[in-house]
Amino acid sequence: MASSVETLEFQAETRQLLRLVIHSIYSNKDIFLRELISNASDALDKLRLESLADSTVQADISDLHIALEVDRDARTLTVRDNGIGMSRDDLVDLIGTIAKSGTAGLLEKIKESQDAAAAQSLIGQFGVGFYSAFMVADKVTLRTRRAGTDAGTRWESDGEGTYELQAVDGLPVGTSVTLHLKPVDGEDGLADYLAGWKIRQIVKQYSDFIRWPIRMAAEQTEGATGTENDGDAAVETLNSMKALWARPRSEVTEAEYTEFYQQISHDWLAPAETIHMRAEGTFEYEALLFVPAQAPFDLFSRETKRGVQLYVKRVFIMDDCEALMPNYLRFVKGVVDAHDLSLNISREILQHDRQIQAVRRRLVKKVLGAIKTTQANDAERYGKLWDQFGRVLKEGLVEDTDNTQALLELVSLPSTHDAERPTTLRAYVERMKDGQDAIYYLTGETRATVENSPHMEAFTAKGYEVLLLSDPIDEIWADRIPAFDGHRLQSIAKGQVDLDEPADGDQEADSERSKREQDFVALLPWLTTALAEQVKQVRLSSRLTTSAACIVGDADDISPTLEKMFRATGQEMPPVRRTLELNPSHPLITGLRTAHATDPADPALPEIAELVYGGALLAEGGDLPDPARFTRLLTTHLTRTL
Ligand SMILES: Nc1ncnc2c1ncn2[C@@H]1O[C@H](COP(=O)(O)OP(=O)(O)OP(=O)(O)O)[C@@H](O)[C@H]1O
Repeated sequence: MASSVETLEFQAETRQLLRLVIHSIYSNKDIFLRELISNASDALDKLRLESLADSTVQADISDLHIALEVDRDARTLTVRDNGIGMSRDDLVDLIGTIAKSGTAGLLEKIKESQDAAAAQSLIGQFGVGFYSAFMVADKVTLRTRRAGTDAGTRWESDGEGTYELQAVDGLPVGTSVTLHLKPVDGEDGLADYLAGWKIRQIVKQYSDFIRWPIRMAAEQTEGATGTENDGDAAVETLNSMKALWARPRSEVTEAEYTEFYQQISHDWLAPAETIHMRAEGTFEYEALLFVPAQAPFDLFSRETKRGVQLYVKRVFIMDDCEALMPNYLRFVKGVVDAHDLSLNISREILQHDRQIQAVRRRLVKKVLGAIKTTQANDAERYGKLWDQFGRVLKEGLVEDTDNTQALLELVSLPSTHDAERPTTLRAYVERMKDGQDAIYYLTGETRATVENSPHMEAFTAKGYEVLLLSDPIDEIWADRIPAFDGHRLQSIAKGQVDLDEPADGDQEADSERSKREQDFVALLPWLTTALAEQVKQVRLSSRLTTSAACIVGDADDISPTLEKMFRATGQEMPPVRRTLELNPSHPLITGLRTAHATDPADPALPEIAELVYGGALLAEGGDLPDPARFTRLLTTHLTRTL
């Protein structure tokens, strides 16, 4: 005789939550299967643990698995496990009630929030788990028997306010959840959840690394591979179960890491770096990260995705989890599996989660540490890595003030020391000349313009090493980083540079300088006025040996390349007037001085001044404001000399 059916009411909060779930706060309905598989997997874990810990629990743990069963005629999909199961009381407590503290308040907030995305993100904080079944089913039947007991229970509900309970005999240990599926409705995001391909796709996407086999009867017509014969019907295992990150490092081979990396990154090369770690304590997680050997083609595109995949206990949650990786490490691929997050956690919540921020800090340190180790041990491999990712890593010098020091140790920069090989800042410092108090650098648009710029002349003549920076990002970080290892970073195109600084009391040098100043006492103010629109000052230079003139900025002026970059992005910029420096021993400059002394009103003089300024601008790789005028003046004055 069948036992009696009891009808119970859902707790008030559960009713509210169900209503929210049914009225589709989730646009992605596919996740119901992820939730049910995750519950089944937890139940299998629990049974195994319990039977290992307590030998009186007589449970068969020889073939723990999850089975997905489709009944086309009845339009049902069943998720079955042979895990721990639930007693009648468990069902009332766990499924009929939400025991989580703060639920009522949270539901209140969700109700108040008009915006679906905000509601989804709020609800993601504690997850909907089992109730998500009601997104795709208008009735759910759950049959379960707790391991170690004989009593089975049937639970059934349409999610509307009440549920039925009935004692049932003869159930196997474990739980089956049968979904009486709603009709397919593409517009409402309801796919055909009876279709084998759809089920396979969802399992592959979200549950591939679940540690227990997820089985389904193979469809003869689809010629499934990887099947095994289970009695009459062929059975297919849908998930790979290969969550490498969950295994101890010592048990994973290099080839397995490579295969896994290739699977998640769609790269065909082996990774350059593999970082595998496990954190225990209050917030447990495992991370398996890779630095690719080759930069993706879209590394600098605005649409580049960044971040690693996030899993919660082997269940896939999201791709490109930007909360876990800063922008400048966007090339890092891999997986982070955090144990204590809700399956429905949203991107917004993750961004502000303190524990996630702590995980991110730790991951960044690990990645930089791995790169540092390669730098120390294998110069060639490091060189290749820097070639691929150096430009992005330099963005970290602007973005990530916590790791400035670590990043400064990593940077590898072209310098006048070696035309072929770049240098680290540390190696530069070790080579610094006695008495040199700054690390010199020059920025520009290309290496050639930087190398040939007039600013370099005195430094080359005196044998001072100069870093040649021609990446756009160099303009920004070099300006912001004040020093490395106690040595100032100094642009040689900014401020006063005097490599011949006379020692205190060097009277000979002092008097030579003041004589020179005296010689130009009339020309300099006149030139400053003649070129007032272009420059703020004209002065004598000590950085030139062969060129007639160069243009320099003040310490806090932005560089011309940066000015150009800002304009290119459409930003309004007031023109930056810099200082024109003249080489006092150049014949053009001494000639100009003589001509000015002879006839200060000569109309040719302002034109020569303009040519001197234009020439200096061209020499540093700059753009003339009016190239046609410059060429006309040049032609006129050249013609006169012939
Ligand atoms: N297949 C199952 N076998 C045994 N117990 C289950 C099963 N499914 C659900 N339960 C029990 O019901 C409880 C509630 O499930 P539900 O999916 O609503 O939330 P959860 O899994 O605890 O939380 P979340 O989904 O946010 O991780 C579970 O904690 C578990 O104890």
